[in-house]
Amino acid sequence: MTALRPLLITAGEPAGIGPDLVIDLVCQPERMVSLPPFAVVGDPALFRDRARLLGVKLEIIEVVPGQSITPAPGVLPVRSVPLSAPVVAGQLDRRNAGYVLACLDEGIRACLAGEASAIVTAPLHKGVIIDAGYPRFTGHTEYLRDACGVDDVVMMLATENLRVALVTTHMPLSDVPAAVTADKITSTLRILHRDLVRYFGVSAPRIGVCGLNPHAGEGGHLGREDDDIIAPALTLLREEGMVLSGPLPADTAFTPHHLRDSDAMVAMYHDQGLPVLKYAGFGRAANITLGLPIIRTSVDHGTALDLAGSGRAERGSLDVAIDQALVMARAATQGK
Ligand SMILES: NC(=O)c1ccc[n+]([C@@H]2O[C@H](COP(=O)([O-])OP(=O)(O)OC[C@H]3O[C@@H](n4cnc5c(N)ncnc54)[C@H](O)[C@@H]3O)[C@@H](O)[C@H]2O)c1
Ligand SMILES: N[C@H](C(=O)O)[C@H](O)COP(=O)(O)O
Repeated sequence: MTALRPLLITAGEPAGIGPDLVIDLVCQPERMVSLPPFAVVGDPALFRDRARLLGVKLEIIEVVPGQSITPAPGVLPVRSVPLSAPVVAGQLDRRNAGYVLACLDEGIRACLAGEASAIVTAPLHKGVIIDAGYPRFTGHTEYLRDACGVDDVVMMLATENLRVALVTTHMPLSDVPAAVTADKITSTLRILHRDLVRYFGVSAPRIGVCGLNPHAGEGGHLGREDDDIIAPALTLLREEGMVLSGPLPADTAFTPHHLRDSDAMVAMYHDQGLPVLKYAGFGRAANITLGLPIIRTSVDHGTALDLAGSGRAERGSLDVAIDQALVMARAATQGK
Protein backbone atom coordinates (compact mmCIF):
# COMPACT_ATOMS: atom_id res chain seq x y z
CA MET A 1 0.00 0.00 0.00
CA THR A 2 1.32 3.50 -0.88
CA ALA A 3 2.32 5.48 2.22
CA LEU A 4 0.02 8.41 2.93
CA ARG A 5 1.38 11.91 3.12
CA PRO A 6 0.99 13.46 6.58
CA LEU A 7 -2.43 14.38 7.85
CA LEU A 8 -2.91 17.94 9.10
CA ILE A 9 -5.21 18.81 11.98
CA THR A 10 -6.16 22.45 12.47
CA ALA A 11 -6.81 23.19 16.13
CA GLY A 12 -9.58 25.74 15.41
CA GLU A 13 -10.72 28.39 17.89
CA PRO A 14 -7.87 28.69 20.40
CA ALA A 15 -10.19 29.47 23.33
CA GLY A 16 -12.35 26.43 22.56
CA ILE A 17 -11.85 22.70 23.03
CA GLY A 18 -9.84 22.08 19.84
CA PRO A 19 -6.46 22.34 21.63
CA ASP A 20 -7.73 20.07 24.46
CA LEU A 21 -8.79 17.43 21.95
CA VAL A 22 -5.50 17.25 20.07
CA ILE A 23 -3.60 17.09 23.36
CA ASP A 24 -5.86 14.26 24.50
CA LEU A 25 -5.34 12.53 21.16
CA VAL A 26 -1.56 12.38 21.43
CA CYS A 27 -1.81 11.12 25.01
CA GLN A 28 -3.47 7.89 23.78
CA PRO A 29 -0.73 5.30 23.14
CA GLU A 30 -3.08 3.01 21.20
CA ARG A 31 -4.06 5.85 18.84
CA MET A 32 -0.47 6.93 18.35
CA VAL A 33 0.67 3.49 17.23
CA SER A 34 -2.18 3.23 14.72
CA LEU A 35 -1.95 6.68 13.10
CA PRO A 36 0.20 7.62 10.12
CA PRO A 37 2.35 10.75 10.45
CA PHE A 38 0.36 13.89 11.23
CA ALA A 39 0.88 17.42 12.47
CA VAL A 40 -1.34 19.91 14.24
CA VAL A 41 -1.47 23.42 12.81
CA GLY A 42 -1.38 26.11 15.50
CA ASP A 43 0.77 28.03 17.93
CA PRO A 44 3.10 25.83 20.03
CA ALA A 45 2.64 28.22 22.99
CA LEU A 46 -1.12 27.57 22.93
CA PHE A 47 -0.61 23.81 23.29
CA ARG A 48 2.07 24.22 25.93
CA ASP A 49 -0.23 26.48 28.03
CA ARG A 50 -3.31 24.30 27.55
CA ALA A 51 -1.39 21.13 28.45
CA ARG A 52 -0.26 22.85 31.64
CA LEU A 53 -3.86 23.85 32.43
CA LEU A 54 -4.99 20.28 31.83
CA GLY A 55 -2.13 18.88 33.92
CA VAL A 56 -0.77 16.92 30.96
CA LYS A 57 2.92 16.33 30.24
CA LEU A 58 3.52 17.11 26.57
CA GLU A 59 6.55 17.27 24.32
CA ILE A 60 6.02 19.70 21.45
CA ILE A 61 8.05 19.23 18.28
CA GLU A 62 7.84 21.93 15.64
CA VAL A 63 7.72 20.51 12.12
CA VAL A 64 8.13 22.32 8.83
CA PRO A 65 6.19 21.63 5.60
CA GLY A 66 7.27 18.35 4.09
CA GLN A 67 8.66 17.04 7.39
CA SER A 68 6.90 14.15 9.07
CA ILE A 69 7.62 12.40 12.32
CA THR A 70 6.38 9.03 13.51
CA PRO A 71 3.52 9.50 16.00
CA ALA A 72 4.52 8.79 19.59
CA PRO A 73 2.55 9.01 22.84
CA GLY A 74 2.89 12.38 24.57
CA VAL A 75 4.51 14.02 21.53
CA LEU A 76 2.66 16.76 19.66
CA PRO A 77 4.04 17.60 16.21
CA VAL A 78 3.10 21.22 15.48
CA ARG A 79 3.27 23.20 12.28
CA SER A 80 3.64 26.61 13.77
CA VAL A 81 1.29 29.50 13.06
CA PRO A 82 1.62 32.35 15.59
CA LEU A 83 -1.28 33.57 17.70
CA SER A 84 -2.08 37.29 17.59
CA ALA A 85 -3.05 37.58 21.27
CA PRO A 86 -2.67 35.50 24.43
CA VAL A 87 -5.45 32.94 24.94
CA VAL A 88 -7.68 32.42 27.96
CA ALA A 89 -9.52 29.11 27.71
CA GLY A 90 -13.23 29.73 27.27
CA GLN A 91 -12.90 33.43 26.37
CA LEU A 92 -13.20 34.47 22.74
CA ASP A 93 -10.85 37.18 21.50
CA ARG A 94 -11.44 38.77 18.11
CA ARG A 95 -7.74 39.43 17.75
CA ASN A 96 -7.19 35.71 17.13
CA ALA A 97 -9.74 35.38 14.30
CA GLY A 98 -7.02 35.99 11.70
CA TYR A 99 -4.93 33.28 13.36
CA VAL A 100 -7.77 30.75 13.04
CA LEU A 101 -8.08 31.51 9.33
CA ALA A 102 -4.29 31.44 8.87
CA CYS A 103 -4.21 27.90 10.31
CA LEU A 104 -6.94 26.89 7.91
CA ASP A 105 -5.14 28.54 4.99
CA GLU A 106 -1.99 26.60 5.81
CA GLY A 107 -3.92 23.32 5.86
CA ILE A 108 -5.57 24.09 2.53
CA ARG A 109 -2.29 25.20 0.98
CA ALA A 110 -0.51 22.04 2.10
CA CYS A 111 -3.26 19.79 0.74
CA LEU A 112 -3.42 21.61 -2.60
CA ALA A 113 0.37 21.46 -2.86
CA GLY A 114 0.32 17.70 -2.29
CA GLU A 115 2.26 17.97 0.99
CA ALA A 116 -0.63 16.65 3.09
CA SER A 117 -3.11 13.85 2.44
CA ALA A 118 -6.06 15.52 4.17
CA ILE A 119 -7.08 18.22 6.58
CA VAL A 120 -9.09 17.49 9.73
CA THR A 121 -10.51 20.59 11.33
CA ALA A 122 -11.25 21.13 15.02
CA PRO A 123 -14.10 23.58 15.62
CA LEU A 124 -13.88 27.29 15.04
CA HIS A 125 -16.28 29.97 16.25
CA LYS A 126 -18.11 31.56 13.31
CA GLY A 127 -19.45 34.52 15.29
CA VAL A 128 -16.10 35.79 16.54
CA ILE A 129 -14.61 35.57 13.04
CA ILE A 130 -17.51 37.57 11.60
CA ASP A 131 -17.27 40.10 14.44
CA ALA A 132 -13.54 40.44 13.87
CA GLY A 133 -14.09 41.85 10.39
CA TYR A 134 -14.87 38.90 8.13
CA PRO A 135 -18.58 39.60 7.51
CA ARG A 136 -18.92 37.06 4.71
CA PHE A 137 -17.53 34.19 6.76
CA THR A 138 -20.14 31.52 7.44
CA GLY A 139 -18.12 28.38 8.19
CA HIS A 140 -15.30 26.08 7.10
CA THR A 141 -17.43 24.56 4.34
CA GLU A 142 -18.02 27.75 2.39
CA TYR A 143 -14.50 29.04 3.13
CA LEU A 144 -12.99 25.84 1.73
CA ARG A 145 -15.18 26.07 -1.36
CA ASP A 146 -13.93 29.58 -2.09
CA ALA A 147 -10.31 28.88 -1.16
CA CYS A 148 -10.24 25.82 -3.42
CA GLY A 149 -11.94 27.69 -6.26
CA VAL A 150 -14.87 25.32 -6.80
CA ASP A 151 -18.43 26.43 -7.56
CA ASP A 152 -20.19 24.21 -5.07
CA VAL A 153 -19.52 21.78 -2.24
CA VAL A 154 -21.75 19.59 -0.08
CA MET A 155 -21.78 19.32 3.69
CA MET A 156 -22.37 15.72 4.75
CA LEU A 157 -22.29 14.39 8.28
CA ALA A 158 -21.91 10.67 8.78
CA THR A 159 -22.21 8.38 11.76
CA GLU A 160 -22.29 4.55 11.97
CA ASN A 161 -25.48 3.93 10.02
CA LEU A 162 -26.61 7.33 8.80
CA ARG A 163 -25.31 9.87 6.28
CA VAL A 164 -27.03 13.24 5.99
CA ALA A 165 -26.14 15.75 3.27
CA LEU A 166 -27.46 19.30 3.05
CA VAL A 167 -28.68 21.35 0.10
CA THR A 168 -28.27 24.62 2.01
CA THR A 169 -25.89 25.19 4.91
CA HIS A 170 -25.21 28.26 7.03
CA MET A 171 -27.91 30.81 6.31
CA PRO A 172 -30.92 32.27 8.10
CA LEU A 173 -33.98 30.04 7.90
CA SER A 174 -35.84 32.87 6.15
CA ASP A 175 -33.36 32.67 3.23
CA VAL A 176 -33.72 28.93 2.72
CA PRO A 177 -36.72 28.74 0.35
CA ALA A 178 -35.09 31.06 -2.19
CA ALA A 179 -31.83 29.10 -1.96
CA VAL A 180 -33.51 25.78 -2.72
CA THR A 181 -33.20 26.09 -6.49
CA ALA A 182 -33.18 23.40 -9.17
CA ASP A 183 -29.52 24.14 -9.86
CA LYS A 184 -28.55 23.83 -6.19
CA ILE A 185 -30.44 20.55 -5.81
CA THR A 186 -28.93 19.00 -8.93
CA SER A 187 -25.44 20.20 -8.02
CA THR A 188 -25.77 18.81 -4.48
CA LEU A 189 -26.97 15.44 -5.70
CA ARG A 190 -24.33 15.11 -8.43
CA ILE A 191 -21.53 15.89 -5.95
CA LEU A 192 -23.00 13.54 -3.34
CA HIS A 193 -23.51 10.74 -5.85
CA ARG A 194 -19.97 11.04 -7.23
CA ASP A 195 -18.32 11.15 -3.80
CA LEU A 196 -20.37 8.25 -2.38
CA VAL A 197 -18.89 6.19 -5.21
CA ARG A 198 -15.40 7.68 -4.99
CA TYR A 199 -14.82 7.75 -1.25
CA PHE A 200 -17.45 5.57 0.42
CA GLY A 201 -17.38 2.45 -1.73
CA VAL A 202 -21.07 2.72 -2.67
CA SER A 203 -21.13 1.48 -6.25
CA ALA A 204 -24.74 2.44 -7.07
CA PRO A 205 -25.90 5.04 -4.55
CA ARG A 206 -29.53 5.15 -3.48
CA ILE A 207 -30.33 8.59 -2.17
CA GLY A 208 -33.38 9.80 -0.29
CA VAL A 209 -34.34 13.46 -0.65
CA CYS A 210 -36.46 15.36 1.84
CA GLY A 211 -39.05 17.87 0.76
CA LEU A 212 -38.94 21.43 2.05
CA ASN A 213 -42.44 21.96 3.40
CA PRO A 214 -44.48 19.95 5.88
CA HIS A 215 -45.64 16.70 4.24
CA ALA A 216 -43.60 17.64 1.16
CA GLY A 217 -46.05 20.44 0.46
CA GLU A 218 -49.26 18.37 0.77
CA GLY A 219 -49.89 18.55 -2.96
CA GLY A 220 -49.18 22.29 -3.05
CA HIS A 221 -51.49 23.21 -0.17
CA LEU A 222 -48.58 23.70 2.26
CA GLY A 223 -46.04 25.27 -0.11
CA ARG A 224 -45.18 24.88 -3.79
CA GLU A 225 -41.37 24.28 -3.72
CA ASP A 226 -41.72 20.50 -3.37
CA ASP A 227 -43.81 20.09 -6.52
CA ASP A 228 -42.44 22.98 -8.56
CA ILE A 229 -38.69 22.82 -7.82
CA ILE A 230 -37.60 19.67 -6.00
CA ALA A 231 -39.67 17.06 -7.85
CA PRO A 232 -38.66 18.26 -11.37
CA ALA A 233 -34.99 18.37 -10.33
CA LEU A 234 -35.23 14.76 -9.14
CA THR A 235 -36.96 13.74 -12.39
CA LEU A 236 -34.09 15.22 -14.38
CA LEU A 237 -31.50 13.35 -12.32
CA ARG A 238 -33.43 10.07 -12.52
CA GLU A 239 -33.26 10.42 -16.31
CA GLU A 240 -29.46 10.57 -15.88
CA GLY A 241 -29.63 7.25 -14.03
CA MET A 242 -29.61 8.28 -10.37
CA VAL A 243 -31.64 6.20 -7.94
CA LEU A 244 -33.54 8.74 -5.88
CA SER A 245 -36.56 8.66 -3.64
CA GLY A 246 -38.45 11.83 -2.86
CA PRO A 247 -39.33 14.50 -2.27
CA LEU A 248 -40.06 12.67 0.98
CA PRO A 249 -42.04 14.22 3.83
CA ALA A 250 -39.12 15.09 6.10
CA ASP A 251 -40.88 14.05 9.29
CA THR A 252 -40.81 10.39 8.23
CA ALA A 253 -37.80 10.43 5.89
CA PHE A 254 -35.52 9.33 8.73
CA THR A 255 -37.59 6.29 9.75
CA PRO A 256 -36.11 2.80 9.24
CA HIS A 257 -38.45 2.17 6.32
CA HIS A 258 -36.76 4.89 4.22
CA LEU A 259 -33.26 4.65 5.69
CA ARG A 260 -33.09 0.93 4.86
CA ASP A 261 -33.29 1.85 1.18
CA SER A 262 -30.93 4.85 1.24
CA ASP A 263 -27.16 5.20 1.29
CA ALA A 264 -27.60 8.86 2.21
CA MET A 265 -30.45 11.21 3.03
CA VAL A 266 -30.48 14.76 1.68
CA ALA A 267 -32.03 17.48 3.80
CA MET A 268 -32.97 20.87 2.40
CA TYR A 269 -31.53 22.86 5.31
CA HIS A 270 -29.21 22.62 8.30
CA ASP A 271 -31.74 22.02 11.08
CA GLN A 272 -33.89 19.68 9.01
CA GLY A 273 -31.09 17.12 8.80
CA LEU A 274 -28.47 17.72 11.47
CA PRO A 275 -30.60 17.33 14.60
CA VAL A 276 -31.50 13.83 13.41
CA LEU A 277 -27.87 12.97 12.71
CA LYS A 278 -26.67 14.41 16.01
CA TYR A 279 -29.44 12.64 17.93
CA ALA A 280 -28.35 9.40 16.30
CA GLY A 281 -24.61 9.85 16.76
CA PHE A 282 -23.36 13.02 18.48
CA GLY A 283 -19.74 12.43 19.42
CA ARG A 284 -19.47 9.54 16.96
CA ALA A 285 -19.93 11.42 13.70
CA ALA A 286 -17.74 13.26 11.21
CA ASN A 287 -18.51 16.28 9.08
CA ILE A 288 -17.20 15.83 5.55
CA THR A 289 -16.95 18.45 2.81
CA LEU A 290 -17.71 16.75 -0.50
CA GLY A 291 -16.83 18.24 -3.87
CA LEU A 292 -13.42 19.67 -2.96
CA PRO A 293 -10.17 18.92 -4.76
CA ILE A 294 -8.78 18.05 -1.30
CA ILE A 295 -10.02 15.85 1.54
CA ARG A 296 -11.47 17.64 4.54
CA THR A 297 -13.27 16.20 7.52
CA SER A 298 -14.24 17.76 10.83
CA VAL A 299 -15.81 17.08 14.17
CA ASP A 300 -19.58 17.00 14.70
CA HIS A 301 -19.52 19.58 17.49
CA GLY A 302 -18.62 23.19 18.12
CA THR A 303 -16.12 25.08 20.24
CA ALA A 304 -17.79 24.14 23.56
CA LEU A 305 -16.25 27.17 25.28
CA ASP A 306 -17.83 25.98 28.53
CA LEU A 307 -15.53 22.94 28.53
CA ALA A 308 -12.24 24.39 27.28
CA GLY A 309 -9.41 23.65 29.67
CA SER A 310 -11.65 21.54 31.93
CA GLY A 311 -10.57 18.08 30.80
CA ARG A 312 -14.23 17.19 30.19
CA ALA A 313 -14.30 17.56 26.39
CA GLU A 314 -14.93 14.22 24.69
CA ARG A 315 -12.61 13.27 21.85
CA GLY A 316 -14.85 10.71 20.09
CA SER A 317 -15.79 12.79 17.08
CA LEU A 318 -12.19 13.89 16.44
CA ASP A 319 -11.23 10.21 16.27
CA VAL A 320 -14.06 9.52 13.82
CA ALA A 321 -13.08 12.55 11.71
CA ILE A 322 -9.45 11.41 11.56
CA ASP A 323 -10.41 7.83 10.68
CA GLN A 324 -12.82 9.08 8.01
CA ALA A 325 -10.13 11.30 6.48
CA LEU A 326 -7.73 8.36 6.34
CA VAL A 327 -10.31 6.13 4.64
CA MET A 328 -10.91 8.86 2.05
CA ALA A 329 -7.21 9.53 1.56
CA ARG A 330 -6.57 5.82 0.95
CA ALA A 331 -9.51 5.67 -1.48
CA ALA A 332 -8.09 8.69 -3.32
CA THR A 333 -4.67 7.04 -3.54
CA GLN A 334 -6.16 3.83 -4.90
CA GLY A 335 -8.28 5.74 -7.40
CA LYS A 336 -5.16 7.25 -9.05
N1 LIG B 1 -16.76 22.07 12.88
C1 LIG B 1 -16.93 23.30 13.38
O1 LIG B 1 -16.10 24.18 13.20
C2 LIG B 1 -18.18 23.61 14.18
C3 LIG B 1 -19.21 22.67 14.34
C4 LIG B 1 -20.34 23.02 15.08
C5 LIG B 1 -20.43 24.28 15.66
N2 LIG B 1 -19.39 25.16 15.48
C6 LIG B 1 -19.39 26.49 16.10
O2 LIG B 1 -19.14 26.32 17.49
C7 LIG B 1 -19.70 27.43 18.20
C8 LIG B 1 -20.49 26.94 19.39
O3 LIG B 1 -21.60 26.19 18.89
P1 LIG B 1 -22.73 25.54 19.77
O4 LIG B 1 -22.69 26.12 21.14
O5 LIG B 1 -23.95 25.61 18.99
O6 LIG B 1 -22.37 24.00 19.82
P2 LIG B 1 -21.28 23.19 20.66
O7 LIG B 1 -21.15 21.86 19.95
O8 LIG B 1 -20.02 23.95 20.83
O9 LIG B 1 -21.92 22.95 22.08
C9 LIG B 1 -23.18 22.35 22.26
C10 LIG B 1 -23.20 21.56 23.57
O10 LIG B 1 -22.47 20.36 23.38
C11 LIG B 1 -21.40 20.28 24.32
N3 LIG B 1 -20.25 19.71 23.61
C12 LIG B 1 -19.81 20.09 22.39
N4 LIG B 1 -18.73 19.41 22.06
C13 LIG B 1 -18.48 18.56 23.07
C14 LIG B 1 -17.46 17.58 23.31
N5 LIG B 1 -16.48 17.30 22.42
N6 LIG B 1 -17.49 16.90 24.47
C15 LIG B 1 -18.46 17.13 25.37
N7 LIG B 1 -19.45 18.03 25.20
C16 LIG B 1 -19.45 18.75 24.06
C17 LIG B 1 -21.13 21.70 24.77
O11 LIG B 1 -20.52 21.74 26.04
C18 LIG B 1 -22.52 22.30 24.72
O12 LIG B 1 -23.21 21.96 25.92
C19 LIG B 1 -20.53 28.21 17.18
O13 LIG B 1 -19.77 29.31 16.73
C20 LIG B 1 -20.73 27.22 16.05
O14 LIG B 1 -20.92 27.83 14.81
C21 LIG B 1 -18.27 24.86 14.76
N1 LIG C 1 -22.90 22.71 10.45
C1 LIG C 1 -21.85 22.11 11.19
C2 LIG C 1 -22.41 21.40 12.40
O1 LIG C 1 -23.47 21.77 12.86
O2 LIG C 1 -21.75 20.51 12.91
C3 LIG C 1 -20.89 23.15 11.69
O3 LIG C 1 -21.48 24.37 11.89
C4 LIG C 1 -19.59 23.20 11.05
O4 LIG C 1 -19.65 23.66 9.77
P1 LIG C 1 -18.31 23.93 9.00
O5 LIG C 1 -17.64 22.62 8.84
O6 LIG C 1 -18.75 24.51 7.72
O7 LIG C 1 -17.53 24.89 9.80
